[in-house]
Amino acid sequence: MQLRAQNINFKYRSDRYILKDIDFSIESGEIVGLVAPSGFGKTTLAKILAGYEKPESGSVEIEGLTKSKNRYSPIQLIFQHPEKSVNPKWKMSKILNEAFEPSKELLDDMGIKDEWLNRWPSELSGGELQRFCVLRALSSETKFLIADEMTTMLDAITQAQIWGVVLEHVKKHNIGLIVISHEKALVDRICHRIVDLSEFEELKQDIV
Ligand SMILES: Nc1ncnc2c1ncn2[C@@H]1O[C@H](COP(=O)(O)OP(=O)(O)OP(=O)(O)O)[C@@H](O)[C@H]1O
Repeated sequence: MQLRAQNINFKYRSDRYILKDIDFSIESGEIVGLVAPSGFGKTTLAKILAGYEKPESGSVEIEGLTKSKNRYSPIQLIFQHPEKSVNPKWKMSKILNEAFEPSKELLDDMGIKDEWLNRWPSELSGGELQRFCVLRALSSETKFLIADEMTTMLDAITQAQIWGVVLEHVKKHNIGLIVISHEKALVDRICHRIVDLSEFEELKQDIV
C-alpha cells in the first residue's frame, strides 16, 4: 500500500504559496522523517495528507486500499498539543471509545490508568492527555500515521514510553509512519528515509 501526494499546491487566505508542486509518498511499513525549518509547511502538508485541508490543486490517494464507509480515517494525524485535539466536554472514556475500543494491553502499554478514563481532559496533565491522543490513533483501521511533533512537549521518560509503543505498533501492523520533528537525533535514529521540504524550494530556484 502506498500513500501518495502529487503536485500539491496550497495557500491559506493570502497570496503566498505555502506548498508549491510538492510530491510525497510513503509505503506501508516505512518510517519517513518530514523535516524543514519552521514555517516551511510541514504541518500544512500533514493536514493535507490527513484530509483536514484541501489542496488548491494536486491529489492525495492511497494506492491499494479499498475505500470503506467507516468514519475512522485510515490516515491518522497526531498533533503536538493534545488539549487542542480533544472535545473538552467529553470524558476521556468517550473520547477514546469514539475512535475504537483499545485492548487492555494497549492501554497498559501506553501507561493509561483506569481512573483517568472517568476524568475530563482538563483534569489530566499534557503528557497524560497525549497518551490518549496517541492511543486513539492506533486502531486496526489505521494504515498511515503522522506524528507531528508528537512528544515535543513531554518529559524524556514519557517521550520514550510513547515512542516505544508507537514504533512497536507500526512495525507489528505494517503501518507507514511520517515523523515531523525538529529533533534531528530522533529522526535520524528511527526513520528509514528523510524528506526535506526545504529542498523542494532549492530545486525550484535551480530550475529558475
Ligand atoms: N491557518 C492558517 N492561516 C494562515 N496561515 C497559516 C495557517 N496555518 C499556518 N499558516 C502559515 O503557513 C506557513 C506554514 O505553516 P506550517 O505550520 O505548515 O509550518 P511548519 O513547517 O509545520 O512550521 P513549524 O516547524 O514551526 O511547526 C507559516 O508561515 C504559517 O504562518
